[in-house]
Amino acid sequence: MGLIDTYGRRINYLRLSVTDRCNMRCSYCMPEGGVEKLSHCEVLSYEDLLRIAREAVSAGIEKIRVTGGEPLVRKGILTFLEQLAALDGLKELVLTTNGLLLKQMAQGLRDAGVQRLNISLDSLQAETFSKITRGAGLAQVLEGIEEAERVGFPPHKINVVVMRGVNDHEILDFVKLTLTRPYAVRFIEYMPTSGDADWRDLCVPGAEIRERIAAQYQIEDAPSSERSGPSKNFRVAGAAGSLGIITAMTGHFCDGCNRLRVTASGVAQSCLFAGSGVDLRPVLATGDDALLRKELQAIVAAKPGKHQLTEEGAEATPFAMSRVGG
Ligand SMILES: Nc1nc2c(ncn2[C@@H]2O[C@H](COP(=O)(O)OP(=O)(O)OP(=O)(O)O)[C@@H](O)[C@H]2O)c(=O)[nH]1
Ligand SMILES: C[S@@+](CC[C@H](N)C(=O)[O-])C[C@H]1O[C@@H](n2cnc3c(N)ncnc32)[C@H](O)[C@@H]1O
Ligand code: SF4
Ligand code: SF4
Repeated sequence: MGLIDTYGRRINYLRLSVTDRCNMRCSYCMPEGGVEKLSHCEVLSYEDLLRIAREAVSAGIEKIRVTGGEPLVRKGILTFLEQLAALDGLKELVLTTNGLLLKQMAQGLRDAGVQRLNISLDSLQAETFSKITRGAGLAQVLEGIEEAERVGFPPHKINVVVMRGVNDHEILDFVKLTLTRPYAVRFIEYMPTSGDADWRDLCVPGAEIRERIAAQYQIEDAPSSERSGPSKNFRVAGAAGSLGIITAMTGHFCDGCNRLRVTASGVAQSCLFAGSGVDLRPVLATGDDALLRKELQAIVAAKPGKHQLTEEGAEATPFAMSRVGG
């Protein structure tokens, strides 16, 4: 039967955030001083996260993306991933990371059963990278990417949040990277998270990104895989890798939305921009997992049709992407 919402969309993809903590401070994701951290008792135990994942899978979820904050900073993550990978009925276990800890953890992730990695990489220039991430080193991430390839992960998806005047001059450098490497580079429209008044200036519309690429290269459409997210894919003719654009703001991929989110503190959100969600802790405390499954089904049933942010006069409600998990 699966999870079907009131708009007839099949929800088969869970984004599970395991921590709000991070070893970077990306300017587009959190304020310079960081966001107020959840206390240890607010963060769900792995046991509870696993109960949620198990019930979600038995209700119809087929793919779980583990995210954060930075998922690799949480202690015990590899054992947890191994337990997730063993869930009966789960077809895909994938993870989104900033790559800083990949060099030492890639083999462990592969062994735990993670099938694919999405890696955030917003600049190929050390100075710009460090400016965006407020101090993280590009070389360390690049080494991590190499190591993950070496241990046998399929070609990574590379996420680039495009910001006008910050890194948009590198769009063609990322395109060039795909000519010889098999990566799927995805350009993401900047989303307003901090309530910044100038987000419209920073956001480079997906259509413009595509035009800039098409002005230099001959491009052709590329297929999306099953259960994949909102990326619209294409490639430079003859390139080893592919390109994608995630029109998180201007696009209309809400019509095909297939996802549910659960934050590290146990809040289930039916939409990235939902603002608030449903606290699963009371139902977890009952110990009744059938009830937990029913709660997840009810949350899916109440999923909104789309976000309203591009409508005239709409204002973004500030939220920390690192809490929701992207
Ligand atoms: N507006 C919107 N943005 C999303 C949604 N899901 C992911 N994103 C954004 O898409 C970007 C890439 O996210 P990833 O974590 O790599 O996941 P994905 O591209 O959705 O996942 P796959 O297709 O499974 O590879 C991030 O900026 C996310 O915040 C969504 O449902 N709505
Ligand atoms: C919140 S991060 C969590 C996982 C991991 N720390 C990472 O950066 O890959 C998940 C995704 O959200 C994206 N993201 C965060 N803030 C964003 C924003 N304001 N606009 C667009 N994408 C954003 C990041 O680039 C990343 O690809
Ligand atoms: S985008 Fe990822 S790496 Fe950057 S601050 Fe947010 S959670 Fe951390
Ligand atoms: S904005 Fe909400 S409805 Fe639209 S794709 Fe994202 S999660 Fe789905």
